[in-house]
Amino acid sequence: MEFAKLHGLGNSYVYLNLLGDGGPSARGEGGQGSGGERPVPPGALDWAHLARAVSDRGTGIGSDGLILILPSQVADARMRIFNADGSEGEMCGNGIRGVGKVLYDRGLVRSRHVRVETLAGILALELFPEDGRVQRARVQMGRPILEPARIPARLGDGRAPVLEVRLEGEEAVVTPVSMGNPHAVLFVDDLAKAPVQEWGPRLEHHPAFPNRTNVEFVAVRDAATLQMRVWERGSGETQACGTGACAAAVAAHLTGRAGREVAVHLPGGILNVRWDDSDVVWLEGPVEEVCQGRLDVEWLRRRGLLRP
Ligand SMILES: N[C@@H](CCC[C@H](N)C(=O)O)C(=O)O
Repeated sequence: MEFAKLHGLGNSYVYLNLLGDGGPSARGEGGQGSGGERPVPPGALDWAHLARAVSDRGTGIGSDGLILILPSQVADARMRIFNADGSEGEMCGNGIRGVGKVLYDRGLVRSRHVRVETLAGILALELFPEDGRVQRARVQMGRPILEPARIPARLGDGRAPVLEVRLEGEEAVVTPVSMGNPHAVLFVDDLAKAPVQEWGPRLEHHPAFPNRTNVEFVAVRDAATLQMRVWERGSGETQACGTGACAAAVAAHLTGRAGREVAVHLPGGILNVRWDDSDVVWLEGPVEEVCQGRLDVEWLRRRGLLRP
């Protein structure tokens, strides 16, 4: 089974192309079963288990999760994203740009405008290639969801954008936002001192967030510049998070801290976010392919990843 590893600002995923008509294998770059083995049928794999195994930086490939590219009846492709702990996310702003790159670079789509089905709806991408390979992509992320019941967040009276969560004696003030997946945004003065490793997991698993949550720690540099560190649901602290950058931009504007267009500076680089007048959020940033390879069947067997 062929894989590719891509990242957007250091937020990395292992991609499997399950379209059945191409990907790394069909483009003469190794070929599924090119070693004479029979390809592993996708139905033989447990995706949550595989996500944990490939994400492991010691015994796997090393990534923040696993992304499947699947056929869609309603778009160019369907994306499923599994975090490093095997949980499935509804959306991934960095990962979806990688889906666009895989589709375009391998000639599986001809247009620079691609639509991808996700658990958060069908999202449109604009791809920016150079010499036939996508370097950057812009995603129309849709409208942010702010009603606590739909985030879901069991907080406040259902209207206030700023809510308080009790953390064993301490009080965290968060702005919950869903970009299809849940986020809790906290504003801090000094990002270097932000308790990402301590509060991140506690907020992720706090009963106020019944589906758990991603957590963003944000310092406002000026009305057009945010600095952010992120604790991702199911993956821990990562170098960047696309949906998280969008949630941070929405929360910053909602609370009067920033305008509608911001550059979000993350440990892995810069994402540009715009929340337009029609309530739609746009995310733009780089995407890069790291490598391609083939999952070893013995490795899959030894880890009990192949269903009989
Ligand atoms: N890194 C992603 C988000 C991946 C899913 C997230 N951890 C979740 O469980 O919601 C991004 O770039 O948006």
